[in-house]
Amino acid sequence: MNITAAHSVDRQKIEAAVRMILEAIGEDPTREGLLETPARVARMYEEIFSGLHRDPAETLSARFHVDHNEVVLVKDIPFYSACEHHLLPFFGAAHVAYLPRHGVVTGLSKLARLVDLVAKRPQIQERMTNIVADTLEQELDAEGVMVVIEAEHLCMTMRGIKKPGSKTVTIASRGTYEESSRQMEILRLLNLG
Ligand SMILES: Nc1nc2c(ncn2[C@@H]2O[C@H](COP(=O)(O)OP(=O)(O)OP(=O)(O)O)[C@@H](O)[C@H]2O)c(=O)[nH]1
Ligand SMILES: [Zn+2]
Repeated sequence: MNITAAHSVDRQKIEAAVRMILEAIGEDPTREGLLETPARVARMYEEIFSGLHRDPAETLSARFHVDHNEVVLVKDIPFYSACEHHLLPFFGAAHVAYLPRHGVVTGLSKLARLVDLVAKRPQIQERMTNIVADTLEQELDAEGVMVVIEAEHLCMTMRGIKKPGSKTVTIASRGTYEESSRQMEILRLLNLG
């Protein structure tokens, strides 16, 4: 993907499109309650898709050296994203684990920043899980990485098949966590094993 600062949301285009959608569903975009809606939606899209043209690696700015070569796991990181098929939210929790190489670790908050940035894109859950794992593996040169994401998809709950409460779990493992015995350690820590 071409990552440049020049990419920003075209608010005018979103506003025009929202007006068209309102008309298409039989609404009157000139009625008082809807007058500001296109501009609000444009500002909202700018916020919820703000991760689209940013490099996830930028979130892992902090690097420390510690005498620690055991797993680091930050679990229950809440996130909100949008499914690329329906543009409806999917949301839940991400659990991010890595095994440092030569004691190279990053700041704990940076793992949550990474999840946040990647979440703010239209996408599918599998890709989000993979991008978080690949970024950590590459940037920290970690021995192993395992990312588990649990989410509810509104496109499966409020419409379509309508299965409220159903959860989708995706896993991406790299390096040592490709071994099932190592994966089990993490799944046990998450009470999923
Ligand atoms: N693999 C995957 N599928 C997703 C994700 N988010 C939504 N989907 C699915 O994308 C599929 C799109 O299917 P389509 O048949 O093209 O669209 P649709 O007619 O709206 O499908 P239904 O949701 O079954 O009504 C659906 O099965 C969704 O459940 C995701 O993160 N990962
Ligand atoms: Zn969807």
